[in-house]
Amino acid sequence: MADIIIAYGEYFQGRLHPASLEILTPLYEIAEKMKKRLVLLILSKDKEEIKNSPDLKKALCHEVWIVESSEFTGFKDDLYSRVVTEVVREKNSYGVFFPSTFQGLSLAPRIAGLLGVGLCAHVNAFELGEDKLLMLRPTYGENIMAKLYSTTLPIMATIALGAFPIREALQEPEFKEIRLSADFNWKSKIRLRKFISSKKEPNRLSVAKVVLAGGLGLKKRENFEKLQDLAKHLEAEVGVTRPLCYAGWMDEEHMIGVSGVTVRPKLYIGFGISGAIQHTSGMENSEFIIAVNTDKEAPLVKMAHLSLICDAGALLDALLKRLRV
Ligand SMILES: Cc1cc2nc3c(=O)[nH]c(=O)nc-3n(C[C@H](O)[C@H](O)[C@H](O)COP(=O)(O)OP(=O)(O)OC[C@H]3O[C@@H](n4cnc5c(N)ncnc54)[C@H](O)[C@@H]3O)c2cc1C
Repeated sequence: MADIIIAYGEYFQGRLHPASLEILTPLYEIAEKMKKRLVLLILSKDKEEIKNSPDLKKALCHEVWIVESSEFTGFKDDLYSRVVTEVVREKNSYGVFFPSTFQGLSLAPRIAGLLGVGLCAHVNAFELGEDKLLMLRPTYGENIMAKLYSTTLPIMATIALGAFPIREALQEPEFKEIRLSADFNWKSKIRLRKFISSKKEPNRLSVAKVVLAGGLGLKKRENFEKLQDLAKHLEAEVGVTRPLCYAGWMDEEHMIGVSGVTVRPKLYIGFGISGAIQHTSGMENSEFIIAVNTDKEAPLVKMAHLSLICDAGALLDALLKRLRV
């Protein structure tokens, strides 16, 4: 019987991507209800590093499985997908789930192809029916939530970034080393000649405690730069609405909403954001919401805990002036 649920843990350059822990939150509940074991699967060149990771000692899963190989330097998607497929087949898994990180999005379709099963993308909620696991995701122009179920096993899905909060386990998971069969083909077609680290800061928007978000009401790029400046002072992360991504002011990884990242910070401040449903669905669980808008009828103003009816650019000037004194 397929009694294992596998969550893929993205471990890259000595760091576990926090989204790997986010996806454990719903999966653990599902595993407990279905009396299955939730496993976090990690591919690493150093198993001791994994065993000693403080984040993993608190991971909300029953077991952490480590496949160790010196081949796991850089990211070789052909090899990684064959390794995960081998583990999934060998262990007769009920489900395999991936965070929507760069590795997860690359591996999930490859593995679904190798296994010949369906894949549900960008899931942001689950429901456990009588005999089915339902996966919810926005569809039809992000206007409705579709409930999907898989007709093939293992069930496979990628889970939206930030859709679930990280929860810590009460007890340490069991760490196990998984060895592949002796005839496993470790060859990759990818030759890593040189690794150049991205200069971009890692995207921590989904786990940020304070989020400053900018919308079209900022009017000028110069005002958006002031918002970025204020974020540095407050150690906050910056998010945006879709029009700002389209204007090229920020990359799409920082778009908050149904087509982007879900945030749930302690404090969210929206500067010049109307509060369209496609945006608010990605921030409505923020603990304290402040809206800065010239229109007191704007939906975000109505949903906010505190609203400042004023020009967003002028407020940014005033705040920065105060912080610099
Ligand atoms: C399929 C689909 C998916 C989408 N997905 C997303 C998504 O994931 N995320 C997302 O954000 N959007 C998404 N959108 C777009 C979304 O519908 C809205 O168009 C978008 O969120 C609006 O962005 P905005 O609030 O910046 O702009 P607007 O709606 O134009 O709002 C600008 C606001 O600024 C205020 N304002 C004007 N001047 C000032 C000033 N001087 N100072 C302060 N405030 C001022 C205005 O009163 C207004 O409320 C999606 C749309 C579709 C169709």
